Amino acid sequence: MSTDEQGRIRSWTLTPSQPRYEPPAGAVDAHCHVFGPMADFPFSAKAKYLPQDAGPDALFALRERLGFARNVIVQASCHGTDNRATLNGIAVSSGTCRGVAVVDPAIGDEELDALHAGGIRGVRFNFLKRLVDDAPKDKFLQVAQRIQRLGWHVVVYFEADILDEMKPFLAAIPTPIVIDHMGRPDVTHGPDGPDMTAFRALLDSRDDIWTKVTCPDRLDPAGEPYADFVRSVRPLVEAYPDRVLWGTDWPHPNMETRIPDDGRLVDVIPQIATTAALQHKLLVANPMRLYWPEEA
Ligand SMILES: O=C(O)/C=C(\CC(=O)C(=O)O)C(=O)O
Repeated sequence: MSTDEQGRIRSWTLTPSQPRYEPPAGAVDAHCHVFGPMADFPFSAKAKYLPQDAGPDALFALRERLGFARNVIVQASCHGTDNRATLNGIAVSSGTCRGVAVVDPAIGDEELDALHAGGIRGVRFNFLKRLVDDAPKDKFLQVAQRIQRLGWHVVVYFEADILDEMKPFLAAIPTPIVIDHMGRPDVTHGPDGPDMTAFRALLDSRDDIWTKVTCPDRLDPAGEPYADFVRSVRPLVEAYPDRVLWGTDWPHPNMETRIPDDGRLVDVIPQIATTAALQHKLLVANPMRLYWPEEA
């Protein structure tokens, strides 16, 4: 773990390895964040972690090393509902980034329009108690209704233990839904374990629920080579090839005690998407449809 003199934490490696796997041309890292820089974009007073700066320059250097062409920047909880750091990352990317915002439910339509002009294509509803103070489902549903006119989707982050209680809420969302990190299943029980089975039932409940097959580092307690993650997630990619997304999750918030090697995370891709066709859907066609539909 690396903490600076201000107590700010670094949860990412400065020396990611070169992956052995080479992503297809135009590959999209569809789940990553930017932190600050704090001098320009201060963190929220309600932030549950205080990270070191991880701005667009560092993100683009990583993307170059890993062989990706585009990023989807997801607003992280440390920036609350102030999306300026995310918008800045998109603005300096020459069209190679789009984003997902976190908004105050009282946000006005003009502000939503401005987010759209700034490259935002979805809103994130975060239900992790260790990250946010409250998650008002009724207000979130109103937001979901109001973003429909923009063609956006909703990104939802929750853990497997509340999947059941999330079902009525998810069923009421009128836009496509993307579930972060598969709703954080216990992958140690394999593809037919209770969490993976329940998650597949959720995917079967609507054909516009997508998911990010991300975060072996968070989900597989055994660590590299993430064998339980691979055996649990590969069948999911094969069963729902048009509804899966992949991302690094850089700069890996809250992973300071188990910082992953981004190169090794990329090397998981061909193990969960085992053919060139599946890899192209996962890394190019699917994220382009959701985030750059005008080019897809
Ligand atoms: O980056 C992620 O997807 C996961 C996070 C952080 C997060 O979501 C946030 O801060 O908004 C986590 O599990 O701590």
